[in-house]
Amino acid sequence: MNKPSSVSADNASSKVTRKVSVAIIGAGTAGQNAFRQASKMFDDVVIINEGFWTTTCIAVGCMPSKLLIAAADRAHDANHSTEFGIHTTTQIDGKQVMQRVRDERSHFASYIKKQVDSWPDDKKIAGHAHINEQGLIEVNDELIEASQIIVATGSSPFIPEGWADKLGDTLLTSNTVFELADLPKSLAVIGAGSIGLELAQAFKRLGVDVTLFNREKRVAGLKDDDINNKAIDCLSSQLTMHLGSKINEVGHNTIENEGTAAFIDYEDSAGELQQWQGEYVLVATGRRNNIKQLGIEHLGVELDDKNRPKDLSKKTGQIGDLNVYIVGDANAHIPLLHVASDEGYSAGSMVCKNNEDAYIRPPAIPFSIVFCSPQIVNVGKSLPEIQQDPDLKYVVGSVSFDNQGRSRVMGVNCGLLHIYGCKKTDRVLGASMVGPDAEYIGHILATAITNDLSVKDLLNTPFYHPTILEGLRTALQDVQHKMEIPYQFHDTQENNF
Ligand SMILES: Cc1cc2nc3c(=O)[nH]c(=O)nc-3n(C[C@H](O)[C@H](O)[C@H](O)COP(=O)(O)OP(=O)(O)OC[C@H]3O[C@@H](n4cnc5c(N)ncnc54)[C@H](O)[C@@H]3O)c2cc1C
Ligand SMILES: NC(=O)c1ccc[n+]([C@@H]2O[C@H](COP(=O)([O-])OP(=O)(O)OC[C@H]3O[C@@H](n4cnc5c(N)ncnc54)[C@H](O)[C@@H]3O)[C@@H](O)[C@H]2O)c1
Repeated sequence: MNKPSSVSADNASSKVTRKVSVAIIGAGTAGQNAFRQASKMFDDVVIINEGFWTTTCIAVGCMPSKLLIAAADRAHDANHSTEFGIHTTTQIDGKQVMQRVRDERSHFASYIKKQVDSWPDDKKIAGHAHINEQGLIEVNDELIEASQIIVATGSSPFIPEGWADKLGDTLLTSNTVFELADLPKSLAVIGAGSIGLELAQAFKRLGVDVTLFNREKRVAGLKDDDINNKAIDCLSSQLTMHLGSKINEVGHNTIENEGTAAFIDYEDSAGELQQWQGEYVLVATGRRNNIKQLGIEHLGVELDDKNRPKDLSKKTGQIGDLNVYIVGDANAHIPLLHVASDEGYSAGSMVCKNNEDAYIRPPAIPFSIVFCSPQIVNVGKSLPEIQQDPDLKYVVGSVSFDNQGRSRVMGVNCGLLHIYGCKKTDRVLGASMVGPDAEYIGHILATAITNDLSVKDLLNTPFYHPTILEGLRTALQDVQHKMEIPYQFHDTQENNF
């Protein structure tokens, strides 16, 4: 196997403290999977990690956010039971809510810790890695020469320039918000992407006075205008949102006897100057891959203007024909947990000597879920992508969940699903949805696209009555009607509630 191209100038090699077959930088989900795979073949594998060894997902990502949402949903249900004739008085113990988030997080972290603890100490290095001009890895007082390098350094919250200083202790990010001892009284959330939406709604449901800002009139980056408008409609009944607003200034003031207050000066979507004041500002303006400062260019890797590696194999994370792999959030391709997991596994398999036999999972189709209520899901191709392809003749099958039987029974009847069907192939090209049970509907559509099932196949599958998933069937039938395909399915249950 050829070495990373720039490795091993003779004078540098003389100071090398270790020579290894594989070095993995970053021990999050991607890095840990890569380590497990590579260790099946090589004895001389090292994994280098800075900070916690429990993964972003467990420490500050997927899990604590979903734990907070779980508490928020309980509070919401309790506060909205009157329409069912159930009258309750809710008391939210903020300290207990935040403590449960951390306790459960520790529970998940303990599994990872057990695994990591079982790895030999000499294969784990705690420290910040940097790749020097010779392509050698500097970490603590070690200089490591690796035949193959897997970079799995993840991503970090992006904070617009100057905001950290201006907001001081009133600044929160997803890295710090779960450490709050108690629920704040008021909170501004900047950014209506997945992080901003999920956390803004959760804190609001837990009784915090929340205001959400986003520069576009869009939530969760939705690309289908009808779905975006519906999402705004469903969410705005529960959340104060300033979409299309421009933030001019952020800062904090110390008020005598009252402590510190944050402020945001902004121009609302009508161009009026406004000010928000409150306790904390949660900045959720995106994440950036941890790659720029790594010295990755010394391995012959080129980055584009968005710090994405050029020549990235989306299947294995390999960069061109270099012995360098960049996986998970670090490659800024699809910064989601299941993708980090698969990419780490694939790269770890590829570096093994028998990589011809390694099972490399095909890249997953695009699929994302935002766990706000109602949930937002995108699967497969987006509407603009389909519209830009002149060869694709498509129809949009639609169903509203505003009056859908089971959704109404459950009191969760706000939503819209669009399915983009291909006229030529009778296949689902993609879908976008806001609505109840979207996570399950999304999985069915992802299964259909991945396994090349036709709309007809899907409609030949039983849909139990009464379920929210019957809404999916209505949208599929709409696709079929619009395709004007001769086998048209006449459904006797069509108008059942
Ligand atoms: C609030 C939040 C909620 C999320 N919710 C979801 C969700 O519901 N579903 C979903 O699919 N995804 C979600 N994500 C995204 C998901 O968490 C990430 O895609 C995933 O954790 C990335 O894994 P990774 O292995 O690439 O990186 P990480 O797990 O971040 O691992 C990278 C590791 O590399 C280390 N490192 C970085 N630089 C160096 C260096 N120079 N030297 C040594 N070590 C270094 C880091 O300290 C870290 O330990 C969420 C993210 C956040 C922040
Ligand atoms: N459920 C999930 O799967 C889940 C949940 C959380 C995070 N994640 C992952 O984390 C990634 C990062 O999430 P995110 O929400 O931080 O980023 P994002 O890029 O999805 O959203 C950032 C939002 O902030 C807005 N914004 C940026 N700068 C702004 C400014 N100056 N003023 C006002 N608005 C501004 C953008 O317009 C955008 O809407 C996601 O892409 C996703 O991959 C996934």
